Amino acid sequence: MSREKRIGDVVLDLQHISLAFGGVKALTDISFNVREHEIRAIIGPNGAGKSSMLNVINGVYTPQQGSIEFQGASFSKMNPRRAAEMGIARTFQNLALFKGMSVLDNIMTGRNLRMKSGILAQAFRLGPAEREETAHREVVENIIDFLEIQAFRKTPVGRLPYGLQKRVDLGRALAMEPRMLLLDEPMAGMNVEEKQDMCRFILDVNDEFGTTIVLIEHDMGVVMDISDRVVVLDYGKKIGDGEPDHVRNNEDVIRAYLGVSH
Ligand SMILES: Nc1ncnc2c1ncn2[C@@H]1O[C@H](COP(=O)(O)OP(=O)(O)OP(=O)(O)O)[C@@H](O)[C@H]1O
Repeated sequence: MSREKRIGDVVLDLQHISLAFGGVKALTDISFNVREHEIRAIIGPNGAGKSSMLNVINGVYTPQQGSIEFQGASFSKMNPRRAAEMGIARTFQNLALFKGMSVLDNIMTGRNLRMKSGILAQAFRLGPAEREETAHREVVENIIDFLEIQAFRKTPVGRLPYGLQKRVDLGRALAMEPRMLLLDEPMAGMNVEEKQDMCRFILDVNDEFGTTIVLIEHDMGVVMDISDRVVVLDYGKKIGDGEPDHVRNNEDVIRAYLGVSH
């Protein structure tokens, strides 16, 4: 089946979002939507408002104006816990991993929200807690296989090269079995080979699990290759929105990127 046919209805709809920090307008009247199974990119020069937009989607920031609709439910504000419960997971620009803990344990932290038994029962591995732990372990082991990091299961994350740490961070987010995955510069700081690997994993997550993906990326080439649609921000305003070819030829977008090394 072609990509076009798999893409479904709108799952996330942002309308007239404005966000300011004191006098700094981070986002001004931004509207766009995300369709089910889509890979949707948010691009723009430094300080354009990309991270702020992601933080609005998962409820870290509350916009002063605008509305958010996720799977038909409308919010004037989200909060991170509710976003996670509704199936929105994210990775971070600066990795949010426990460097001294193993790959396996780090990915296991992504299961927290789904664990029913209390922390004490888990600690002592009592009855149902033990069965639950086994089930969660199975999900995590599958993710480790999927991301091809079996060889590092027991390695403390801090000892891995940066590209692999980013992959573990993706694994932690996948462990939530999210409907929507927000990726904040998943390829930043990577070499060419690591970028290619990460692109492949993003496409595989999208294809095999059907996960909807919203990603921020600086590397225009990467974005144009893997995205279904792209939103372009500049100085907190939306200056372009559409399929990669359409956006690439948009004069405002070309102007915003001229002289900027990306
Ligand atoms: N917590 C905050 N407090 C004050 N100002 C902020 C905060 N977060 C972001 N801003 C400001 O909002 C604007 C947009 O920043 P944001 O980080 O969203 O841009 P970005 O496109 O993600 O940039 P980059 O590509 O550099 O990460 C900037 O002017 C920034 O300084």
